[in-house]
Amino acid sequence: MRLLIAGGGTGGHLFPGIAVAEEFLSRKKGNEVLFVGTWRGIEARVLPKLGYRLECITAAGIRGKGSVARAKGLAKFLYGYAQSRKILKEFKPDLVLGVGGYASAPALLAARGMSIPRFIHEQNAIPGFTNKMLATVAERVFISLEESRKFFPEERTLLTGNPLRRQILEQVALAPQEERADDAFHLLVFGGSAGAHRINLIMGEVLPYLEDVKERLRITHQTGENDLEDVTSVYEEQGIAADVVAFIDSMADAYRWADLVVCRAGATTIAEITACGKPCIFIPYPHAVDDHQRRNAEALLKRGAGFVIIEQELSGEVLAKTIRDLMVDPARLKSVGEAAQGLARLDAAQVIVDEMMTSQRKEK
Ligand SMILES: CC(=O)N[C@H]1[C@@H](OP(=O)(O)OP(=O)(O)OC[C@H]2O[C@@H](n3ccc(=O)[nH]c3=O)[C@H](O)[C@@H]2O)O[C@H](CO)[C@@H](O)[C@@H]1O
Repeated sequence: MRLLIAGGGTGGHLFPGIAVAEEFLSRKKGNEVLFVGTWRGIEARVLPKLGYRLECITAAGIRGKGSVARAKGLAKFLYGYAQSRKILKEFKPDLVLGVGGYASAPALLAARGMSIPRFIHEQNAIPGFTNKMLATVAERVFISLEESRKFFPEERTLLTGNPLRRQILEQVALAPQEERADDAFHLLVFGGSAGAHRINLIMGEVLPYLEDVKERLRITHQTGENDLEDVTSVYEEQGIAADVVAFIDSMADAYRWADLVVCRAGATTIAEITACGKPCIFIPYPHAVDDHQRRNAEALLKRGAGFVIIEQELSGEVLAKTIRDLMVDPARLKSVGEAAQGLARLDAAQVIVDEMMTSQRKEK
């Protein structure tokens, strides 16, 4: 069988798609997957390294901006639609899955025009414009969180959770890490798939407040492409042991290594943090559509499964105090990690592949 996965742009959209691809390929030798995305999306950097086939199309948003930008967006959309039809004709997929992001719209609409079974997956509690629109042409809408059900047609919507990549599931299956022989405290700082400038800046203000515990601290800090050099210098100046990188390829290893995580509250990040049972201080991105990151994080906070500092209340001192309090309270870290793990859903990719294959058989 052949599955086409369309969309991406950010890791939060792409990585659940990779998780579904892994599951689909594991079902039967000879199964094939093709991704459709854009050159400027994260997919163009990540997928070739993993050995997946990717076709790039032209795609852009057509909502909200001025009339000239909208007209340009529409022209790009129509071009992307034509490109998608050509790709569908050549690859002849049995199934098409949209994972959100601009490229999913032309591909899903082209699949509809050619009567190919099509599906979408929504990662967030509040769906983006593309998925709300595509829900009208999708046979099934897979959702990660109950909260988003109300935005989609009831009879076609199925709660599956957010699919997790093999590397994460394998880390979940490992025995718990043995107690560390030394007194080191491992802090993982990352800002979602592109890094987060505000988190990069704030760590420079946090470090002076942690001067007296710096011998214990080991930090891995993912910055994104832009701030790598500046952040590296900050740690060097403060004399704190840190591994500063633009992007982490193996997030599973990074989660396993960490005693505590500081990060944004994107939907896929949250799915991974809960699966790995990691205590986490979330700093939600305040400009996400409808403030959905704050809602994501607060859902965990309410259940004692994470800590939240909103940006209006964020300062070096506040974040340093939260980290320091947790460094000396392993029991609290453990209980918050366990509460997070209690919220995890691990079978999303399996359920999605099962559902897509069942729908496809019914169609035949
Ligand atoms: C600013 C913004 O609007 N962000 C959105 C975007 O975030 P973003 O793309 O940051 O997505 P998430 O935080 O949900 O997921 C990040 C993903 O990138 C991976 N990762 C991250 C860093 C790294 O170095 N290596 C790596 O592999 C993580 O393991 C995770 O799989 O899409 C998410 C899912 O639609 C939304 O919930 C977020 O609100």
